[in-house]
Amino acid sequence: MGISGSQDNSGKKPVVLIVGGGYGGIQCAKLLDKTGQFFVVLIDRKSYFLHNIASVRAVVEHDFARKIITPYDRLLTNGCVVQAEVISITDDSIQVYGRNEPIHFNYLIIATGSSYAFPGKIAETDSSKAVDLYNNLQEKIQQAEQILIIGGGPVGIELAGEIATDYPEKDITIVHNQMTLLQPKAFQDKIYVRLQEQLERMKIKIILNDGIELSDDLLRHKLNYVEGKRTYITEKNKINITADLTFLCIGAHVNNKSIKNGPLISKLNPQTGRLIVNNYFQVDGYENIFAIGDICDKEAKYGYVAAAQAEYVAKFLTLIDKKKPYPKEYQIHQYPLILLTIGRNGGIGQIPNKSGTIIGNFLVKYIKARDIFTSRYRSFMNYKMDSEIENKSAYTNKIDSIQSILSFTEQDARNLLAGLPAQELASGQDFI
Ligand SMILES: Cc1cc2nc3c(=O)[nH]c(=O)nc-3n(C[C@H](O)[C@H](O)[C@H](O)COP(=O)(O)OP(=O)(O)OC[C@H]3O[C@@H](n4cnc5c(N)ncnc54)[C@H](O)[C@@H]3O)c2cc1C
Repeated sequence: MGISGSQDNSGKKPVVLIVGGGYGGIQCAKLLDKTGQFFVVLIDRKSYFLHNIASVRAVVEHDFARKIITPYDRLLTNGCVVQAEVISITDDSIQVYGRNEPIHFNYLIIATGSSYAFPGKIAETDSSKAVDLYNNLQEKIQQAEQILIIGGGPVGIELAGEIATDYPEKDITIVHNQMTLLQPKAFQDKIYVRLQEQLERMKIKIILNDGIELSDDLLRHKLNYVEGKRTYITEKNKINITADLTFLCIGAHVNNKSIKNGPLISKLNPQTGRLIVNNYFQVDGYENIFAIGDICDKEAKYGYVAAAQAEYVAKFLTLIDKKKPYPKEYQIHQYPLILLTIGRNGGIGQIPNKSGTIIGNFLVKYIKARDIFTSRYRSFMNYKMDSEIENKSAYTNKIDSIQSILSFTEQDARNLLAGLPAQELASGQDFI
């Protein structure tokens, strides 16, 4: 069990335990730590924060993994970060692997998130081994001629886009069991058409409304990629696909094992496996136990949503701990947002305004595709980028809110588009 930061709570401040140092956990921990009102303990099984949103870049750019894997040790000033696997959670304490005594809390924030097949997320807990795994995969991609991506959601699309941008000669196929890429009807109709056109211009083959049978053999790799030449036959149209490398981009698995080992099991939604929370993110029936991000049964599952919920809970806790009245309930994001990178040069997106403005390569590159927010996350974790790619303006900006990194409001769009007529934005004009 590794510990970084202060272990001194002699001032007997209320202890806030945060389980899970993903997008929600680090945001909540940093904000609460800064108040000085609590003793914050962030627990994660990994020794580092994985900026997994940029993991797709780490499979094509050598050592990019070093930039998305950042130790937790500089995150907190007053509290501490503990590297340990939480194995069970009770009403007033948690139990970690390798330690007999429970760790007690006054407040608990469960932010255990979700797992995803490598390279989207990674199970490795040691940072240098994790970097090696990304670099090894990069070599395998270099050697592969034919690549199959099962699943045409955001992760499958972004992965295909990165590989096709850096290796235009590779034969890449996406198989997706829906009528359109992504989730049909979640966004404006035109995004699906433009997205598909953009990918096909890069010679990525797209097979829709068909699937690859997820055999036991494939599911053995459900948290990894599949190596070695294989031939697949699609389920409906019996299309033959040969691939040297196969990626499973078929969705996330909720990290709820530690919750199942205790009384909170009854608070899991049986359909989704996620914790049921009220509009303050309090777990059903509890005042001092919260759940945010991918583990909670509220809102869409995105990093920027986890961060918004974390920010809300941090504010909420500072108030209720001082016995102040409950604040206004959390407002769910009203309009959908998607920013899909298709390699380092651009992509497509829909910004969260009423008209669902579609944006294209220029803006997506400017906002996200250049480094997929990586320098800003390094800065958030109080680390610099490697010297050769140092971008002073990016990390000298003090960023205390992941919301400000990830969320993209209509006002941001207006600022960004200053110079373009604002009335066109409001009237639904797209910027492709
Ligand atoms: C490839 C990819 C690209 C994505 N792109 C975007 C994007 O562009 N924009 C966006 O907003 N979202 C994106 N997402 C979704 C986003 O990554 C998730 O919504 C986000 O990770 C959820 O954050 P979280 O804080 O809830 O949990 P997570 O980020 O999943 O973090 C959970 C943490 O809890 C730890 N943990 C879990 N269980 C335990 C335990 N028992 N003991 C100790 N520690 C534990 C884990 O190690 C992990 O660090 C993407 C996802 C993937 C896979």
